Amino acid sequence: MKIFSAEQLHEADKITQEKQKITSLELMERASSRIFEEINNRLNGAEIKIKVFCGIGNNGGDGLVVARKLVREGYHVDVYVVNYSDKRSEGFLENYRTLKEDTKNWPVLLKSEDDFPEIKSNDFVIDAIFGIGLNRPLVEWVQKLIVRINESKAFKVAIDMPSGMLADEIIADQPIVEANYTLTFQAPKLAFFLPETAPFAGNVQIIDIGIDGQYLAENPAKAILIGEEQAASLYQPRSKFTHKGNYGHTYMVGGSYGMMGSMTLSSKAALRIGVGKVTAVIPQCGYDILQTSVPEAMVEVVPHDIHLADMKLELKKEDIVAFGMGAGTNEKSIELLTTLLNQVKTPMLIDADGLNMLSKYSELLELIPEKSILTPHPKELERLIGSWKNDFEKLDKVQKFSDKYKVTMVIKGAYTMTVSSDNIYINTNGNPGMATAGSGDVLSGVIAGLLAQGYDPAIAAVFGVFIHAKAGDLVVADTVPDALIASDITAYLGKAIRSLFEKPETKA
Ligand SMILES: NC(=O)C1=CN([C@@H]2O[C@H](COP(=O)(O)OP(=O)(O)OC[C@H]3O[C@@H](n4cnc5c(N)ncnc54)[C@H](OP(=O)(O)O)[C@@H]3O)[C@@H](O)[C@H]2O)[C@@H](O)CC1
Ligand SMILES: [K+]
Repeated sequence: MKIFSAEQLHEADKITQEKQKITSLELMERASSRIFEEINNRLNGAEIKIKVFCGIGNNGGDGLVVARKLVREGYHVDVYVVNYSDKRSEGFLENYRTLKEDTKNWPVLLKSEDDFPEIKSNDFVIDAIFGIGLNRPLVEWVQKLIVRINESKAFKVAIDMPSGMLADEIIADQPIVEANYTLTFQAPKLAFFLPETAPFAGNVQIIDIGIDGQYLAENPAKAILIGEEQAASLYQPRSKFTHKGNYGHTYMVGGSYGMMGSMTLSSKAALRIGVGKVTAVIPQCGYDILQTSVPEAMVEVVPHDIHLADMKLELKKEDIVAFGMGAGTNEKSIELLTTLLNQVKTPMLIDADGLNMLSKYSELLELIPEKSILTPHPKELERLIGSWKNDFEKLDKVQKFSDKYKVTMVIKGAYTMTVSSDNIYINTNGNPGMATAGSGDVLSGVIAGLLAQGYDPAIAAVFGVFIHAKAGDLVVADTVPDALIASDITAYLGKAIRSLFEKPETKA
């Protein structure tokens, strides 16, 4: 599913009106009716006090339409107009008039802190103060209103966006409504998925309001949400008349004394995702460990007992190299990375200590084969690209880095993002149980295994991230997040792929 910018959504709004020959008011009525239906279905006639806070733009107009419909349905509704400016939109003015005429419900005008109503914890708040039009810092009293709404602990539903949040940037130190639910029009917004802003949106539900399909299909997205359907379309099934040579060979290079688990986990995950052959390239101390715990893998040892050291690998031109899992940053290991970067022409996967080596010796960055995949966690990312002011700046810096070095970046987090030049792919599955040692090693194995099977690198990253997270979700469905360990994820990789093609059970 595509994520559009606020600017694009404003444009889509206009094009829809032109093409469908409807007025802005009619589109607002259609959109807000859907919001009303959702809220009415949830409340189901409950004897609850509803407080609707409306701005004076079109988001406020939506709030007024919803309020009118709730009053007509017999709910107890108080409407407050947050009078932050004199520039009222037509949609606001018209619906303000209709609300008063049709329902005799007179909104209360809020102009300063003195006008704030008491908000009780058992009130139901609808936030229609600002939507995608917010573009600058809020005046102080409106900030205080948002703080008051949040402090009330009332249940809060935001229309389109929680007020105070911007779709495509962040205003520092500005309060944002902490919504329990956000009912958002047509397409999710980027801010719903970034760590700093995502918690304010609560549960996000997308409301289809019939925005022009051609616009949505043809315009480039700011980012793309990866769901089951897309993931299923990326999967490359095996055909019958093939042998292990058709599924690639991946060299997993890493490990050091005390860190050999990283290599067993990543090697096993590569095999489990279907690669034809795995060779683990490790220090000598890991020989028995690897041969015993992953008998399906071949092992080559480097000329050192406890850490990596320089050597020449006999690689075929299509072989894939994944480097860094549990490697440590010993100087000798860096020599091996340098040799490999000079030797390998296929896209590599570089993880963990491999990334730390690249940060320490930035001249190595120029040697990374095109289309390689880098999989940093937040600290490794910071070492690579420097610090960032906020999440939007982080994404921007990652895109520039990806462009400059022609690499795909997998930014790990609650919503892992894969950035490949102009494209951002957002993964929303997975669970907090996966924040556990070795989970990243499994991901490296999965992505390297897919790369070796011929997946395009960006797709190997996007599909790998999805399947890894899906496997984690299936593990947790059988247990609790706390109990998940990394090897469970590997064990569930097959089920995760199968789940993409299982039809939901239909009731007889
Ligand atoms: N997309 C769609 O298809 C549909 C969208 N719809 C709805 O329209 C909403 C967008 O409406 P909107 O453009 O009127 O903006 P909104 O958020 O109400 O803000 C109002 C105005 O406030 C201003 N302003 C900005 N910052 C400010 C500040 N700090 N302090 C003071 N003023 C500030 C700024 O105007 P400016 O002063 O910059 O000219 C802005 O225009 C959208 O979220 C959805 O709910 C649906 O009805 C139908 C289909
Ligand atoms: K809002």
